[in-house]
Amino acid sequence: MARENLNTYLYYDATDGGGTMGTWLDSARHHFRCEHIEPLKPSTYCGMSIELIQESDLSQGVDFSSYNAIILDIELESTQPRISVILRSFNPDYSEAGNVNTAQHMVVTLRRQDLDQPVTVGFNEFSVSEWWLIDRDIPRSFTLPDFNNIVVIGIDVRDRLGPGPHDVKLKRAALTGPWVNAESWYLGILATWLIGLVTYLVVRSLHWKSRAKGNEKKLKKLASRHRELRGEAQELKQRSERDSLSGLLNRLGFEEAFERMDTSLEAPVAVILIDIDHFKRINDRRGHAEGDRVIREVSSIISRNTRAQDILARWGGEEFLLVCPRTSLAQAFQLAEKIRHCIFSANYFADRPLAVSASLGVAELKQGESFTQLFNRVDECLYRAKGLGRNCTVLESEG
Ligand SMILES: Nc1nc2c(ncn2[C@@H]2O[C@H](COP(=O)(O)OP(=O)(O)OP(=O)(O)O)[C@@H](O)[C@H]2O)c(=O)[nH]1
Repeated sequence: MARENLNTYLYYDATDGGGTMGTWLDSARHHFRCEHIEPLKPSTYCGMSIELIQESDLSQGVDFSSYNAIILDIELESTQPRISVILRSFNPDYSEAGNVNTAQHMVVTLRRQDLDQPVTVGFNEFSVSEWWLIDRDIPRSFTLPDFNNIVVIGIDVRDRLGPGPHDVKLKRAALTGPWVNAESWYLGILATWLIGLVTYLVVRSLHWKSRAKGNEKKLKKLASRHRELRGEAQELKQRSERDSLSGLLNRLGFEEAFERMDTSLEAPVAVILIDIDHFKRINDRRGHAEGDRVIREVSSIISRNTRAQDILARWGGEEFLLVCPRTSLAQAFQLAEKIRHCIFSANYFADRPLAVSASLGVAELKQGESFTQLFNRVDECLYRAKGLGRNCTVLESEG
């Protein structure tokens, strides 16, 4: 404690009827002597007190509570085996202002050999003096040492003083303690824990955010893949229902389209079966590729003569089937003839003309009739058209 001009005083029992006398050897250096000068009288106490009070107010001492020990460098020239170090704490709950004897009396006993070098005395080694508790009739709640407001530090050579002078010099007293006090330490731990928790939560929430983002991306990717696949499936379905050479419906596509049609609502439903005449010859004379081209040409001629609600399919190699809803036999016949005329009058081979004609059969769907029954009938008409010399149309009623 780097404190100058502290109030120091000696106490000894000669002032109280005892035989012990205390004298200063050098009060500025806290150096004093105790002697039992009247052996017939008892020797009960002799020591030095240093007041740590501020502005002469006994109730205002020094707070030792943020330290945990005091380092004492005491020079002892004495035959006494022990000395006592005393701390007194003022607390208005049990102390009277201005009366140092009412401050809590805490004591620790040090052996002579402990004092060969500076000694560190932990505050937990101090205990409250029994005599003080009894004298002051202190309640149990105040019997523990209290270091909040130390007003006096003292050294006592204790009672039953042996002969000869007993010299004591307090060379140094210093408080020592942890780098941080317990309260700050726990606050630090709590703050670290809270920072850790907040950091953890922030990191977790960022992690979940990025995961959610990743999931969102994956979901978008999946949705776009789903769209692609749906498109591909649609394309495949279309391809499976279409003839690759002519682009018209194939048999599968025709069957699905015909099934979708409500024939009773669409009645009368007429059917025209078209077959290119002597197509083998075209192939033979002009080659297969040219034959293909003729199939495409004929397909587009028939297409151009149909309505959106009609169903047109390439039924076989050079055979086409056309279903016309809400079309009477007479109308279908007219249409068939028109198609036949268009096929026949088209110019397929500019350089070396070759006549291309077609035979057609026309029939009407009867109530309750299956498609196969209808087809057999229209096929029969076509067969008859072929028999009649080709390049003509046969209407079913004609037979
Ligand atoms: N170039 C080409 N030829 C085909 C295709 N499909 C079928 N053919 C040919 O068409 C010909 C059909 O011959 P046929 O069934 O005897 O009939 P046709 O020669 O037209 O005689 P009729 O029907 O009796 O007038 C066969 O030679 C087939 O090889 C095709 O996609 N392209």
